Amino acid sequence: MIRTDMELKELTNEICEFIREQVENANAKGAVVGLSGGIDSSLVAYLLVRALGKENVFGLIMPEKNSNPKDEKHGKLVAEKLGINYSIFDITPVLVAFDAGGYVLGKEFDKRSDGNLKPRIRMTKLYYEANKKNYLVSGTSNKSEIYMGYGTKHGDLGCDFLTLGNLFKTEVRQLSNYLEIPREIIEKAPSAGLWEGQTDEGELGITYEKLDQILNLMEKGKEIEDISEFLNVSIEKMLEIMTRISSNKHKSIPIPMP
Ligand SMILES: Nc1ncnc2c1ncn2[C@@H]1O[C@H](COP(=O)(O)OP(=O)(O)OC[C@H]2O[C@@H]([n+]3cccc(C(=O)O)c3)[C@H](O)[C@@H]2O)[C@@H](O)[C@H]1O
Ligand SMILES: Nc1ncnc2c1ncn2[C@@H]1O[C@H](COP(=O)(O)OP(=O)(O)OP(=O)(O)O)[C@@H](O)[C@H]1O
Ligand SMILES: [Mg+2]
Repeated sequence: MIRTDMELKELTNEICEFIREQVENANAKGAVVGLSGGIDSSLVAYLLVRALGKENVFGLIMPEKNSNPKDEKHGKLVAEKLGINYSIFDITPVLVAFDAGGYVLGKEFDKRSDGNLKPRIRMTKLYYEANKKNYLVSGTSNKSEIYMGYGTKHGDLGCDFLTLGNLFKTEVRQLSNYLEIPREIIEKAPSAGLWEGQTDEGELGITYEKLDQILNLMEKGKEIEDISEFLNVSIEKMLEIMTRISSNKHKSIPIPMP
């Protein structure tokens, strides 16, 4: 999965071509993206600007009262480096209006329902801006997250196209290095920021480095037992990953109809 600079250049061109096609086919004028200050959304912003031009990309920075201020700083850094239009929209009052746990006095925070509410509120704001500007919404999920269902259904997974949908997280890092995204963003631990101390790797129980090796071999049709032995991962862990993949398939397929 390690790519040469030549391959990364080609990959950049392919993704930019894909973005232009999506926007043109929809007769849209540009794209909007939520800027979290993390690596995925930063890379998406860089690619959107390359594909569409800075005047056709809009960034939304949407912190809440418990967000790490560093993330907002990184979101601004990306928007300003790229020279795109952006706005800052604090979602705390919306969480309060939803009577969310942790945001309303006396109501305890529930990781699942209150955590997932945040990406769903952000998605609504992204579509509000997209409607106004005749833009499309670019999602930021990568292939590792999509396999694992590591994203909120109709939240951050709610979008018009997935710019990074064909890249494993480790490839996102390679491409981000190649496109010279600021180091402090690349080196930050990936986090959905849904609660204090949350990290992707902590919640998934595996590093992206290892996960991507597993997923890559699975895509190549290797047997579970062989992957387990080759990568020195227990059969239990392999089964846990397989179960997670199958129980989250509903997030990335068309909605069932009778
Ligand atoms: N088999 C099935 N067929 C059809 N629909 C099914 C279903 N099973 C559940 N559902 C539906 O899906 C819902 C559960 O899915 P969902 O609401 O997404 O919730 P869930 O999968 O429980 O949680 C989302 C996960 O993604 C992580 N996340 C979220 C957002 C951003 C990021 C990030 O990396 O930035 C990570 C988050 O930390 C958490 O681990 C259920 O309430 C139900 O409505
Ligand atoms: N505070 C925020 N402001 C704007 N958008 C946000 C915010 N938090 C999350 N998002 C949106 O939700 C997406 C999913 O978050 P995720 O954490 O997977 O990606 P990331 O933050 O870009 O990268 P990383 O994996 O490094 O944390 C983000 O890419 C971004 O588009
Ligand atoms: Mg993040």
